[in-house]
Amino acid sequence: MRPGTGDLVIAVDGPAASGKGTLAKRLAAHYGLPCLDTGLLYRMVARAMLDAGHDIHDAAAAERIVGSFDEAGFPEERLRGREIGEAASVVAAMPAVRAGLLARQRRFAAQPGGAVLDGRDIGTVICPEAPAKLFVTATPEVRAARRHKELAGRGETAGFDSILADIRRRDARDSGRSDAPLKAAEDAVILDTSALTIEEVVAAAIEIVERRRGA
Ligand SMILES: Nc1ncnc2c1ncn2[C@@H]1O[C@H](COP(=O)(O)OP(=O)(O)OP(=O)(O)O)[C@@H](O)[C@H]1O
Ligand SMILES: Nc1ccn([C@@H]2O[C@H](COP(=O)(O)O)[C@@H](O)[C@H]2O)c(=O)n1
Repeated sequence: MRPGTGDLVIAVDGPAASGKGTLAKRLAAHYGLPCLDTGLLYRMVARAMLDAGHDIHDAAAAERIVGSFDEAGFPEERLRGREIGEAASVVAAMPAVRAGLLARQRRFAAQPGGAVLDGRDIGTVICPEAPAKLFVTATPEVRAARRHKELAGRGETAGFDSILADIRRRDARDSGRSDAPLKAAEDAVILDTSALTIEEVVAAAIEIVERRRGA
């Protein structure tokens, strides 16, 4: 299923805690489009693996789970913890898991009018024809500081250094896998948000989308 001509599909990719989810939601609100955080799908597979007592590296079990899991069974608060992010990046490196999640992401992107999707491979694999692609990034230290603040706000105690180590490990796994690695599409605009507020990022992104729409 491919989006129709004239539909506004916005692909927002980037590494962990870069702010891509925040930006995707703001762009969706601005343009009145539905928004999909595709990381949640990988987190659901990881959650289902752990709930069922499987070793997170068991690719055969992950393939069975991705073929049968029900998105409705996973409230977001069970998906947002640090360990689930790590476990999600392990299952996300399995080609059968990626293949099993592909069609639902493409269906979402093909809604009439368009959609905003954020993840790691939206511009490269899920929606290679999206008219607007953003690759949101920031230094590992800035991302760790943002995540540290976010976790503290939720009452999760985690030291800055261990969050930074998590982020570096996840970046390495996501960028180094052979299937759909984390990388900017050739036609993506790279938005380094290290020194930008959320409002500045949103304004810059809208400017980029408008330029691309007019192109
Ligand atoms: N430009 C910014 N300046 C300061 N804080 C920001 C900025 N952008 C996002 N944040 C904050 O950083 C944290 C991480 O942002 P967000 O969840 O959007 O990142 P993400 O890339 O979607 O993360 P992940 O992929 O790991 O889920 C949030 O608490 C968010 O409010
Ligand atoms: N399109 C995507 C989205 C996510 N992943 C993997 O899931 C992990 C968790 O994602 P978050 O965005 O919720 O942090 C992430 O580390 C990736 O391994 C992916 O591969 N492709």
